[in-house]
Amino acid sequence: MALQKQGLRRQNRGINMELRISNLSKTYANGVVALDNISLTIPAGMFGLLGPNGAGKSTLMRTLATLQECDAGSVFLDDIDVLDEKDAVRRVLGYLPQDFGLYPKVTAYEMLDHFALLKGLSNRNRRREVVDGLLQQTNLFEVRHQRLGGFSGGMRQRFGIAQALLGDPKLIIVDEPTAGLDPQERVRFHNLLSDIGDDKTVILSTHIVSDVADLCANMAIINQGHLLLCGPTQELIHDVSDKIWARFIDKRDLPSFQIRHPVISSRLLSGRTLIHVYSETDPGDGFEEALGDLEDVYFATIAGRHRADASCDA
Ligand SMILES: Nc1ncnc2c1ncn2[C@@H]1O[C@H](COP(=O)(O)OP(=O)(O)OP(=O)(O)O)[C@@H](O)[C@H]1O
Repeated sequence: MALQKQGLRRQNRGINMELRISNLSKTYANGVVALDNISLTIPAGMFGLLGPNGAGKSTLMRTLATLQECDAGSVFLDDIDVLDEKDAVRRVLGYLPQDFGLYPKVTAYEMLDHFALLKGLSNRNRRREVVDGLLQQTNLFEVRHQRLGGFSGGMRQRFGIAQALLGDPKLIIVDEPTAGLDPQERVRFHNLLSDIGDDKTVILSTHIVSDVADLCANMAIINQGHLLLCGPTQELIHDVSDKIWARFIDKRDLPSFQIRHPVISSRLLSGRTLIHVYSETDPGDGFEEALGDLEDVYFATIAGRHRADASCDA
């Protein structure tokens, strides 16, 4: 029976893995409730976890990556009990944390070669093949003999992905990977992630809405430890598409508009203040219907205006 179960597990690990999170909670010693009864199913492909700073994203990512204990709940990656079978999870996991240190005087090749050795790739030729392949995949092959200390932010992040991909993981967790990248590097990083996402489960934790809009077929929004919304990204956008109204205002009038209307966002566009309101019906007052996008979904949800009909634990 045990052998049968192991065999089944091996088979399962050859295919994409679904992550089922049930009633996960975590309160830190200082009383901050970072995760409050989170239940969520994450299918294969690219999944975006969106929330403002302090929402609980890193706490959730670290818990899924077996680096932190929670207080209650369960997490299953197919048939692996993530909270209990940490070694089994680590064998199929690639993790790019929010902050990671690199040895500045070591070259990219040397560092990745070292990580590969730690991952158990003891055969030198095989290791070279894997390391070269990952450096090529992340577009770092040309700079492989440069010291990591001289890498730009984007190169560092791509190097982080290369190390996360060692061992051909089935589940990849990337925590806030594009913060601080210039637009060109962000596009490059997006392309890299989307190539990876084809045959793996990739969880992208971020507060940058466009990261999720560009990359993720499925997503969730969390805030203050609560799961607020989840589902297929395009469906969530479609749900708000006829409820968003826009108009330019004089920025001094913003407080009065906020009193009269459910304003979900205000931003400068070519030096003018554009506000969006969330309303099932025409709010009048000079507003025009706008084509709702993921930013509207996000701001309406965080503002407590918009809620999902469906539950997140499919
Ligand atoms: N070790 C800790 N001890 C106490 N409180 C913590 C600890 N780690 C995080 N917190 C608090 O828990 C809440 C969630 O933090 P977390 O880092 O998970 O959020 P986040 O969404 O990843 O935000 P950020 O993008 O700013 O990292 C925050 O209020 C944070 O201050």
